[in-house]
Order: sequence, then C-alpha cells, then structure tokens
Amino acid sequence: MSVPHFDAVVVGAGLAGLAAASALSSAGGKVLVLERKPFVGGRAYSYEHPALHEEIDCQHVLLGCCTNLVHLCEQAGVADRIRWYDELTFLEPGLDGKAAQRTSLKPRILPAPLHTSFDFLRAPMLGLADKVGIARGLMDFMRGYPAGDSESFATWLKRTRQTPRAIKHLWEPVIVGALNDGFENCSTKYAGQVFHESFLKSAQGGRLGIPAMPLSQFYGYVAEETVRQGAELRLSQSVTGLAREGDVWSIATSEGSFTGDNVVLAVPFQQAAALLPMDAAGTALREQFSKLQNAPITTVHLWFEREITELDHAALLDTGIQWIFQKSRIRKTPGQGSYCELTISASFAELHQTREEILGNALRELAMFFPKVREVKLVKSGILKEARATFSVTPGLDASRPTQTTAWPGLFLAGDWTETGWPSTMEGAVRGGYLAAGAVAGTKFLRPDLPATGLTGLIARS
Ligand SMILES: Cc1cc2nc3c(=O)[nH]c(=O)nc-3n(C[C@H](O)[C@H](O)[C@H](O)COP(=O)(O)OP(=O)(O)OC[C@H]3O[C@@H](n4cnc5c(N)ncnc54)[C@H](O)[C@@H]3O)c2cc1C
Repeated sequence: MSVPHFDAVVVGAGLAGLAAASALSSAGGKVLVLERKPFVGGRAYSYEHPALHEEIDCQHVLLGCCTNLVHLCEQAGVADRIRWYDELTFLEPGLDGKAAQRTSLKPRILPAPLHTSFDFLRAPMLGLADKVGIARGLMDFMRGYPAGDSESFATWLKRTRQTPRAIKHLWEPVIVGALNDGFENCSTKYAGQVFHESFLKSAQGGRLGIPAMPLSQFYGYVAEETVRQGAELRLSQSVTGLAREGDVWSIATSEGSFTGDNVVLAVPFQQAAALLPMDAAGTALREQFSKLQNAPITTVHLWFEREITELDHAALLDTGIQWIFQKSRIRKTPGQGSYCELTISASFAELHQTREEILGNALRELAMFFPKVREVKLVKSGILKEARATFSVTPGLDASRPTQTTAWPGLFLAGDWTETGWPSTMEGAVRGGYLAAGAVAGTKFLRPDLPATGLTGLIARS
C-alpha cells in the first residue's frame, strides 16, 4: 500500500500549527496536520470536565496589537466572537469593611501616548511619587524597546527608581500577567515591548480581547476553515518518529505513516527535541532548547448561584489572585448563575498546594473585593494547574531561541518558543506558524504591526 504524500506535514494543531497550515493551504499546498490530542488549540484549549460537567478552559486574553492572531481569526470568520474592551479595571481590597477601591484606565480624546493620561493622573491606586516614577520609566519605551535582552526587568525597576506601590499596582499586574514570571526572569526587552505596543503606540493596541466561547470551539473554527481550504486534519495521532528518506521526510505516527516534502514541527520544545534527528545539528539544537524554562499558571473556576460583581473582569491588587474574569458575562451565557475564573500567573507556590488550600485562599481573597462572596452560594468549583503554561523570557534567552529554518532541508520549526520577537503568547505562536510557512513557501505571511499614532508616531523607531 502506498504511503500518503503531502507537500507539507504540520505536526501539532496548536496556534502555531494551525497558522502554518492555514497559510500553506491558502497558498495552494497539499497539507496534512497531525495532532496527538482529540481537540485543536494546543495550550489554548478547552475540554469537558468529567466531574464538573462543564466545558472549561484557562482564560486567554489578547491585545489589539496581536495583529497576526487577529488576522488568523479573521480568515476563519471568527474574529467577531472576540469581545473587545477599552477599559482596564484595577481593584484594591476593601479593608476594615470598606468597599474595594476602583481605578479605571480608558483611552480618552488625547493622542497617543497621552490617550490614557487623564485616567492615569486621577488613578487612586497610585500616589503622586508613583505616577512621576511610572511616567519617567515609560519614557524609556516611548521610541521603542531595547533590541538586546540582557537586562532583567528587576534591574530596570531599580535603575529607573520605581516606587514599591508603582511596582505592586502597575508593573506587577501587567508584566507578571503578560510574561508569566518574576521580574528577575523577565528581560526588559519584552517588558518594554508590552508597554510600547499596548500602552504607548495607540489606543487600539491596548484593547483587551477575550474569545467569547470555550477555546477549542473558538479555534475549532480556524481548523474548520483550514480544512475547507483543502488541508487534512487528523486528531488523536501522535507523531512518534521522523526520518529523512531520499528527498522526502517519512513521518511515523501512532496510526500509520506519511511522507512529506516539508515538515513543520509545531510542538513544544520538549517534543521537538525528541523528534529531531540524532546528528550533530540535532545535538546543537537540543543544547539551545535546554536554556528554555517553563512557568506555571493556575486557574480557579467558581460557579456561584448569583453574580458577585457587575464587572466582566478586573485586576485584583495586593493579593495572590491577579485577575478575575466573569466568564458568564463575557460569554453572555443565559441563566442566572455566575461563572468566574481567577488566574494566578507564575504560580510556582500553588503547584505544591492542595486543591483545598488554593480554593480556600482564593475565596478568602475574593471576598476582600466582593463581599457578596460570603453570602452567595458556591455551587461548584475546579482548579486547573498548568505546569508548562509558558516559557519565560529570561534575560539573554534570545540567543537560544531557534529560527524557523533548520540545518535539514525541508524541516522547519514553529511555536511560540521559536524566534518570533514575541514572548510566550498566542500572538507569538501564530507569528511562529506564519514565519515557518513563509520559509516553506518562500513567501511572506507575517502581518505588519499596528502603526504608532499621535505623538508616539512622530518619535517611535518603528
Ligand atoms: C493556562 C494558560 C494561560 C495562558 N494565557 C495566555 C493568554 O492569556 N494570552 C496569550 O496570548 N497566551 C496565553 N497562554 C500561552 C499560549 O497558550 C501559548 O503561548 C500558545 O498557545 C502556544 O501555542 P503553540 O502552537 O506554540 O504550542 P502548543 O499550544 O503547545 O501546541 C503544540 C501542539 O502540538 C501537539 N503535539 C505535541 N507533541 C505532538 C506529537 N508528537 N504529535 C502530534 N502532536 C503533538 C500538542 O498536543 C499541541 O496541540 C497561556 C497558556 C496557558 C497554558
């Protein structure tokens, strides 16, 4: 029996794999996607929890500056299922019976980078000295962000004399939320990128986007569109081996084998290391991968009988929980109950805590912001720990992130961890996929960044 042959075989149906497959099939290639799980989306997945009887996912947010991710969603006709928010809410706990104090940051009429300055100047969560320090610090990222990644963000915070309150109330919720690690383990380059692209360049770049349906359903539409374009998608098929045979690659899976002129490995770096050829080039790449380290995210899922707040989402300051997302409001799900998800980024401590400990702490902290938590019945709850949620953009890591092309003809790498210029995010993954597809097809699929506007447009480097 002849082995099915493809122009390109994409291994992994996470966002990098879906982006690569979508680009290649739209360019007319005969594409096969192999995914070991029974659903698409990779780490941006949802699944039916067997005990809770709910489809749950870990909250994923995007920003207006995620131009490649938005493009992928537009191609699949699913971009209108992203809910966009212009306003960010920060809450300080209400101590001694007082209500939680609220700060809202929303773009107003002034041009970038002053579009949120009106709300920033009035923000009760920061004092005058904090605001002066933040404004001084942001000047560093007005024109752009450092090209080199050797400095840690911890050093930058010291160097620019940021106050403890500015760190706790602005830099930490934004940077630990976006880069998912402590300041020592984040380079100034990527922290600066977050602020330049989303806070300083334009109001559009800082909009917060949230898919308004469970993630595997959402990205299922992207997979469906890719299949409509002619790609073949095989789920629950794990690739177990890869070998160069003459001019083609032979791909062995749990269910059979295939050949391809090209292979795009769109899997996490640990799986890529296991599949790469065992020659000198493979050893060198594995050595590079060993510099990458993962960081965890823990999410707490709570179903209340009634709503505990009128907010869709908020950053929760001065506590272990960093963000609350009221998913029943975001998704506009009918019914009277309320489904809230709490996210704890860089949750190294929680990895070692029991479910009861995490839930107990979360409910105690949540009640400091929303007193109704003490009155409204909690119907059910779940905890999801993702030990390998992201990789950390540690200082100096760029030198170890591989390009999408490799030393072997027809073998390409994709994934958020490849050289994308972005941290470990959905946008980074789609960029990785588009760059790999571009290398396969000898064309460009990468979308341009949003332009800098207003005063930033006059002085920004790009
Ligand atoms: C809890 C959590 C919260 C997050 N929050 C955000 C957020 O708010 N915003 C954001 O932008 N990003 C967030 N991220 C990060 C984001 O999910 C990732 O950066 C992105 O999804 C990575 O995509 P990828 O395609 O590079 O890799 P993956 O998603 O890991 O995809 C790789 C795919 O390859 C498959 N695979 C592996 N080995 C094989 C094999 N041998 N054969 C076949 N298939 C294989 C895997 O099953 C998987 O589907 C979060 C991640 C987690 C876990």
